[in-house]
Amino acid sequence: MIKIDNLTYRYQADAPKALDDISLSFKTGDWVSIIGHNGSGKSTLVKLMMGILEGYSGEISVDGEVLTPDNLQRFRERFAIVFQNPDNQFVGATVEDDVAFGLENQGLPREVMLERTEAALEAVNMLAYRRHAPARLSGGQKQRVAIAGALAMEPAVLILDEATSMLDPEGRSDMLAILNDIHKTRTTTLIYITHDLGEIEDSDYAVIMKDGKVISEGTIEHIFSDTDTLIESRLVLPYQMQISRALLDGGYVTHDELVARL
Ligand SMILES: Nc1ncnc2c1ncn2[C@@H]1O[C@H](COP(=O)(O)OP(=O)(O)OP(=O)(O)O)[C@@H](O)[C@H]1O
Repeated sequence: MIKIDNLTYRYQADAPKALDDISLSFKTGDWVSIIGHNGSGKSTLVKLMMGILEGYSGEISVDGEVLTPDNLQRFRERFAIVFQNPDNQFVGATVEDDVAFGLENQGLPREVMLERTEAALEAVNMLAYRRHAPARLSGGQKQRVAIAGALAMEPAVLILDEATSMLDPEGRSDMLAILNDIHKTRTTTLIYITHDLGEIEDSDYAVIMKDGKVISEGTIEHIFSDTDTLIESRLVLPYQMQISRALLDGGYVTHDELVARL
């Protein structure tokens, strides 16, 4: 379990709070989505969780171990992160070299490295591309390889920081399908950062952030039933929700009729 208690952070002493007294807990193995506009504090939250930023107040713990300056290195090893731009994440000449890169520093036997690399490429449907040059892949394929590189490290927590934001709709839905498979077959906790409420449907839990605060959290059913908070978040509502709101607001149907027809 990841537990965050009363976390507050400012980038500079005189800057406004980037995070303002946040308390959250995520169950091991859950797929958690963190949603919010630009500047709402999503990336700051995960950077703190991973022990990348210092100088916060509050407490961060994973599986009961509290993050302190003494265990920083071990703490970081529990996490892997995939960012939005796949082009900035490659170091290997081939897909498999790239996926194996992170493992090389761990002093693992060659067979274990190979096994993990293959399993990770298989998990993202990219084993057939193992000998390809990463630079020649499509954006969606590059992101899948980046996820394989992270998975090969067998992190307890995989963070995807707007990892689909540069992909076309097809690339996004492929990516979500792959994450769904990973979620079903591995115990890795997934933390999925996005601006898009349309991408959170498969999550177990979601957190909506605004101005450094959590304004809503809970199951997807809870998030979507809390329409006032969704509107306050200024996020674009999924298309189906926009239609049902227009029908209800226009007085064309009652809530019960809408539910019955749907
Ligand atoms: N390196 C930094 N130095 C100073 N302020 C920063 C820095 N990074 C972020 N901030 C500020 O902290 C606040 C939260 O930013 P953060 O990047 O966590 O938001 P976000 O929700 O991840 O945004 P985005 O969706 O644009 O990535 C914002 O006000 C931002 O301007």
